[in-house]
Amino acid sequence: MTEPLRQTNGAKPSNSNQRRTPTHTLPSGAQNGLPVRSRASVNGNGQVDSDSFSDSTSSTESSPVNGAGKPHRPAMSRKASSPMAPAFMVSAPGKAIVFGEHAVVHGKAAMAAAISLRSYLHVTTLSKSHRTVTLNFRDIGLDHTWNIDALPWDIFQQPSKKKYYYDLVTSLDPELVAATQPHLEGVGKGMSEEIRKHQVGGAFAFLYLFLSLGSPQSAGAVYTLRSTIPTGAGLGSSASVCVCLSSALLLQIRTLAGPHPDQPPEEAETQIERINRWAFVGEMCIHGNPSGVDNTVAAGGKAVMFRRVDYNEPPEVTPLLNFPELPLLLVDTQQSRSTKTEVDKVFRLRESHPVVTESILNAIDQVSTSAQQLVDDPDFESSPDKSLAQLGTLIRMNHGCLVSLGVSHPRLERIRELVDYADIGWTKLTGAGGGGCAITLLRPDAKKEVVRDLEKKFSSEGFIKYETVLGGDGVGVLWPAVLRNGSDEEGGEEIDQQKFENADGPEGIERLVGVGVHERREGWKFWKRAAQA
Ligand SMILES: Nc1ncnc2c1ncn2[C@@H]1O[C@H](COP(=O)(O)OP(=O)(O)O)[C@@H](O)[C@H]1O
Ligand SMILES: C[C@@](O)(CCOP(=O)(O)O)CC(=O)O
Repeated sequence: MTEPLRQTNGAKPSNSNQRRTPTHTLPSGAQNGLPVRSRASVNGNGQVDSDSFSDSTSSTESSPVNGAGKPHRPAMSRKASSPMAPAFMVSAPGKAIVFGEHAVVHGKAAMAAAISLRSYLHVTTLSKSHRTVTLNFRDIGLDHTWNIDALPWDIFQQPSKKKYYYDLVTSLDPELVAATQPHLEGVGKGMSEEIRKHQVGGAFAFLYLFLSLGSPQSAGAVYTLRSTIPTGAGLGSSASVCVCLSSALLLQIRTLAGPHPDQPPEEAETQIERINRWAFVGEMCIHGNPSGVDNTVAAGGKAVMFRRVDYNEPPEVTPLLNFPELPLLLVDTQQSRSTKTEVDKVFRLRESHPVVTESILNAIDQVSTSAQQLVDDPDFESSPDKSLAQLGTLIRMNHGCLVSLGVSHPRLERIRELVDYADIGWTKLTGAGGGGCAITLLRPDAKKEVVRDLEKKFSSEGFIKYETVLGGDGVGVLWPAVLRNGSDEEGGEEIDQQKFENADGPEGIERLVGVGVHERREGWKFWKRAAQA
């Protein structure tokens, strides 16, 4: 009963039905093409509460929650059956931590911004007779199918365990974790340990979220993910994946309103918060002990100050409205590492050297808050050279602290050394370290030819430079998965699973889905954070 149906480890599945995009009917009254049936909730037996299920054609509905984040429960009529959902897509950005990584896990402040590299998740709903869910995570070679009816719904639906879409979940339930484990046994079999870990982490996050948010009546579906964010490079790839999973599952159970252009910011904020809460649960599955900064930025986008003092409460998130356009170089060591391992290292250091470690973490906190004051200062723009030099000094100091916490790596130090020799800016590692990426803030007077020479050196030593813009949009939705971009295809260009799978590399993905560094096509909609904290 606990055996998965099959595992193909990246090979195409044999059942072609599961690959075909079904013929869709868009709910007739859906607002902006998006689902508005936003009050579904599942009772302890996994049944949909009939009084809380509104009709998809009621396009005038607004947010399903009140200001306090609690669901309204008006009496609603219920339709006998709902049409099959169309294929749709969601997307979420990676992030760069500008200041405060690691310290943020220990309750200190961090500054982070969305990057323009993103993950994209395509969801195809299967017809009623297909009782399977397939996770097709192309980048990490995961292609696994579970029989929905064989999943451990009993325990996830127990009244004492059952969580609702609006709940704040701050820890994983050990019994629920244990119940998922037999269903992960077949994942990554025969793969190298490193690949297996990537696959099991992603599959675990998916299963825990699917079992928490879905029900035994959930429709079969194929979830295909591709990302332009390098995996495990400190750019929040896991959080971006978790935000995609969370938003797709919440959309499928019709508990999100919008996004639509005239959505009040407070209502958009409620949806972002809901997505973010469940993305955090996914992050806990992958990392064990995340601060939540990555998923917060992946969900809401832009640039924020983040602090989580009490893990039982939502974090303090302050949008940085005047976040400057920084001249940054983002360079990947190509040295793989795991966030969990690096985070554990700092916990161990804190145990063995509590006083010194605490003072380093406090120093990082001071660096982050000083940086916040600097970018909030109205004079930042008026004397950019001075401001950038001050910010640069803080970057150098932050990196020094991270080195003393033991989370740098010789390859990261090599990047710093090359930049220092060229004397063109200030460098720090970004993310968990131990490999992954470094950011360099370029001096305003850095000569173009010197930067070009440096980039050549990077490439000759096996480093990769990424082009990215900081501070872009958070989670977005393309519902249905059709781009209205003036193509010849009637009604727009449909992105089906096959096209998505076959897109050639990051450029091919961005070209196909129309969201990325260079272009934006009609159809995608984004929840926009409220301007004030
Ligand atoms: N493109 C992807 N597709 C599927 N899962 C991914 C992808 N990128 C990352 N992940 C998941 O996230 C994990 C990496 O997380 P982590 O070590 O924190 O790296 P990062 O710093 O990039 O977030 C992987 O092991 C995998 O489970
Ligand atoms: C080290 C840390 O502060 C950031 C980790 O970022 P990433 O997983 O390397 O992208 C951990 C966290 O905030 O949960």
